[in-house]
Amino acid sequence: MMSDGQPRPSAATGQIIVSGLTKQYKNVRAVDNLSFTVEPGRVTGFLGPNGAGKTTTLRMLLNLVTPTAGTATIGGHRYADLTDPLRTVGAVLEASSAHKGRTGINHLRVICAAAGLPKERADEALALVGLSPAAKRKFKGYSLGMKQRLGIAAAMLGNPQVLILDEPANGLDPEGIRWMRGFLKGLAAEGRTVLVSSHLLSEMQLLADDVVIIAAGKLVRQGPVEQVMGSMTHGARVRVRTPQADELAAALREQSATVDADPHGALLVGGVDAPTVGRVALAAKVELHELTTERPDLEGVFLELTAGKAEIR
Ligand SMILES: Nc1ncnc2c1ncn2[C@@H]1O[C@H](COP(=O)(O)OP(=O)(O)OP(=O)(O)O)[C@@H](O)[C@H]1O
Repeated sequence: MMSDGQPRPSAATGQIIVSGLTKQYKNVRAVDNLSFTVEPGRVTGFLGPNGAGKTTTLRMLLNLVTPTAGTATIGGHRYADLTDPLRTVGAVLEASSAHKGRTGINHLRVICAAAGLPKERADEALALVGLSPAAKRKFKGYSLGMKQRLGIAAAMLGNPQVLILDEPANGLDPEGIRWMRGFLKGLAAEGRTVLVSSHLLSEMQLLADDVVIIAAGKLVRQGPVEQVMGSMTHGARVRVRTPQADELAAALREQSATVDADPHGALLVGGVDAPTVGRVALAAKVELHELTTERPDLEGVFLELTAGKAEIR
């Protein structure tokens, strides 16, 4: 509790609060009065087209760039004021770089020594990311995926409550992406705060619980993935296959539904839900061969929400 009697999140809760955050470079307002929160125990996808201001925001959060205005706090504290930053926040901002001739394990041991962490943490962190078999191989022989894992191992050395990753899926093959997804979901399930930036919306749909969408430095939308998708103007459509397409289309249009034909002969019905389509079909004695609800994917949501704001700056 603070002296004014208001409860205040401790660093251990790991809630991230970005408030009125702004960064003005000479000619570019990279981040523009941005406010959002990131909750512990969830994976939050930080989404935006190229140049939207994601990296600048994350760098301000980690005290690597000084904001022009506004604040960013982790568990109620600015990064610069954290008493033990490595044990509070782990960050992976770009693919890990390390001394080429150094082995993976030695790279981590050097960081442990510099940070005052016990050297056993190097072995533990390497095991955590599945790199133990390559512990004694030199960094220059690591694949991009192995370098990404080593970067994550380095971020995990202090066993932090909060993990922040900038475009971690960049350059990974499908197996690497699958591994990353499972790993980050596992950290969130342990109650940690996981903030991941990406422009790969399809990936975020599989990974994120919440999304924060920005474009041109400004907040476009934030909320649970499902809710953001549900807020789409075009909503879900129902896909129907029937040998009596004309009859069903006529019956549905009487219910004010919109009906389009897809190239494969199915009907795409908007404005009514699947049970309604089923009831209308039954009443019209129309035989159904397929009845599926098609949800808009995040890619479509994203394009719609950021349209016109994603100009190259
Ligand atoms: N140091 C800098 N000086 C001037 N402009 C900058 C600087 N850093 C970033 N910018 C500009 O700020 C804007 C936001 O850049 P930022 O890298 O934060 O976006 P991003 O969302 O991370 O994009 P990307 O996905 O392409 O990395 C861009 O227009 C960029 O050119």
